[in-house]
Amino acid sequence: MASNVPRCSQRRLVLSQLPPAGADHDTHAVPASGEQSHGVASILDRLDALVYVSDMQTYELLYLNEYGRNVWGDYQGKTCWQVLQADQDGPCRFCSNGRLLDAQGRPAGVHVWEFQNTANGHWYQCRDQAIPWPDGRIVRLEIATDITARKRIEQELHLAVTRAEALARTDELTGLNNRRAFFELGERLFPHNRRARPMAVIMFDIDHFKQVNDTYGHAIGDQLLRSVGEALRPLVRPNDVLGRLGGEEFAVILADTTLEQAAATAERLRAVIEAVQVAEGDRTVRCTASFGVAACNCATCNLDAVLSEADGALFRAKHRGRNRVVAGRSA
Ligand SMILES: Nc1nc2c(ncn2[C@@H]2O[C@H](COP(=O)(O)OP(=O)(O)OP(=O)(O)O)[C@@H](O)[C@H]2O)c(=O)[nH]1
Repeated sequence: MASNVPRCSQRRLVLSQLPPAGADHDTHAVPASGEQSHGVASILDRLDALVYVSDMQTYELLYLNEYGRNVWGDYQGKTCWQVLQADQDGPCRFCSNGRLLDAQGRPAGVHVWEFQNTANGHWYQCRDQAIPWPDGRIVRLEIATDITARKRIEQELHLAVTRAEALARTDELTGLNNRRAFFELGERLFPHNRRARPMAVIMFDIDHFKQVNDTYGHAIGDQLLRSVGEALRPLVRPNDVLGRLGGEEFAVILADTTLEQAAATAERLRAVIEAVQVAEGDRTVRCTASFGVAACNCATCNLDAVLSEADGALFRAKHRGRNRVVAGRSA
């Protein structure tokens, strides 16, 4: 970047040039005594934090404390992006210089941010500000502390919370949405007060499941439910909501789907469930399911009303002999 400021290598930081606190950039700093400058150097070099100063136009590093020199190496005659970051062939895309000055080009206060260093992968909390330099320039000062350990704990905590939330919404046996997640997602999907669009619900229930448990045992019953869940998952679209409502009862909410389309989907689900097999010794355990389908096409109808209609249709499917699809009304 072009600059009319002389190269900083000609005027690398001399600690006695550090501007006194509160110095205005239009005034000249009062040079510190040799003893004072040694003291300041000592303090800066003993800090458990990176401290650096760079030219805001040329990006040249004017000062790097001992912490910085130990981690990033020699800085003399180099830019901040060459020393402090990896694989940069120019000023960093994430450089905060633009935030350090106000519209009039005056120091705008301290900008605090967190950043993962591209050279060593550590996380830092950076406190950046523009400060006046004794020669009248405004330069960038950054003080950065390593927060990698805290960041790791935060990330682990975030992961644990995400996992716990997912578990609280997942049916343990089948991995499908549990009842709570099904209703939460369903309420979001339903077109309350929104543009009317067709929505359909399929409710289904494994037939004579008590007999399966009684004949083959609860563990085989569980395995059959797991296998049904696995077989169903690929059949629903990403926007649909498939869940196990409890026991051997399942439901799917189908977005943008008419009653006829939902009935056809239910027929596909029925055939897939009929084909599920679980081996028990030399026997093969199979099951069928009964389906009730309902749909709505208005902005005011709600999930409960359509589920109740689908439940009525499911009841009729059971009574008409099971292993079949019965379509209810389209509201
Ligand atoms: N293995 C297993 N069985 C379950 C689970 N949840 C519920 N059940 C059983 O599912 C059976 C449901 O029986 P019913 O409600 O009488 O229904 P059904 O025998 O399927 O008969 P229809 O629905 O009328 O065809 C009961 O025996 C429950 O104990 C589960 O998670 N695992």
